[in-house]
Amino acid sequence: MAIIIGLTGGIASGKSTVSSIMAEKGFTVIDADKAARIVVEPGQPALQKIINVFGSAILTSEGTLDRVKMGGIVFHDEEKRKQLNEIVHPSVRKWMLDEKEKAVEAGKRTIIFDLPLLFESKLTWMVDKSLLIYVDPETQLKRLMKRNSYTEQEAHARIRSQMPINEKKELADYIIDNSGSLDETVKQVNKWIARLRLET
Ligand SMILES: CC(C)(COP(=O)(O)OP(=O)(O)OC[C@H]1O[C@@H](n2cnc3c(N)ncnc32)[C@H](O)[C@@H]1O)[C@@H](O)C(=O)NCCC(=O)NCCS
Ligand SMILES: Nc1ncnc2c1ncn2[C@@H]1O[C@H](COP(=O)(O)OP(=O)(O)OP(=O)(O)O)[C@@H](O)[C@H]1O
Repeated sequence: MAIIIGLTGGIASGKSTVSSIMAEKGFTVIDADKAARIVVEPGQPALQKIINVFGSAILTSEGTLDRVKMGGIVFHDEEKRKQLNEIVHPSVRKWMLDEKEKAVEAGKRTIIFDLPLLFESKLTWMVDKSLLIYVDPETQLKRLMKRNSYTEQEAHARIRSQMPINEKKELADYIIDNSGSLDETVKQVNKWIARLRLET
């Protein structure tokens, strides 16, 4: 039997940073953000549904989804965000569960689902345990603005579209605090792996 860990957190909390450390340590990581890109590639049914709802102006000149334009819409309009989620999320879940099957068949024992919206989308049924990558809200805002060159307003719009990270703390089975240095985070990851080995 494989154990599935749902790695989650807020935007720019450090999920990719932690999941790449875990991948280096040999864990299989299945990434929902990656899935959300694959399932809207040209020719995929989800892209056609997006065009039906948002119009073909949502495409780039190459016919791919214009992510900047889409972000500009859905992070400022909850109704539009829900419409996009309803189109994309079922395909994301299917892609992730298919990847999990492949990993299980290949004999993988611990599989990490990198799922930013684990709690918002009530997806805890997909995982055995949840691991929150926490960052204090002030650091989250700073890192997001720096990484994406967003204004404070743009960064706030994205953060506001998610459950507050302090609320996620109440829901998670395990927490890694990534507010400090990368070294401190690596130490916590190592401790967490040791704990998981004892528990499973
Ligand atoms: C709106 C889109 C096109 C913007 O693309 P962009 O390249 O700028 O961002 P990217 O996909 O890399 O997402 C970055 C982060 O934004 C946050 N985020 C993305 N989508 C959402 C959403 N619907 N609700 C809340 N937060 C979101 C997550 O923390 C994610 O890690 C894209 O995020 C998207 O298609 N979102 C809908 C699918 C989705 O929910 N993806 C998240 C995981 S399933
Ligand atoms: N401990 C740390 N110290 C300093 N910077 C960090 C630390 N952890 C992550 N970062 C930086 O913060 C930013 C966000 O990290 P990362 O991309 O891993 O977050 P994420 O949760 O995967 O983001 P998203 O929700 O957008 O997918 C990146 O620019 C990363 O390099």
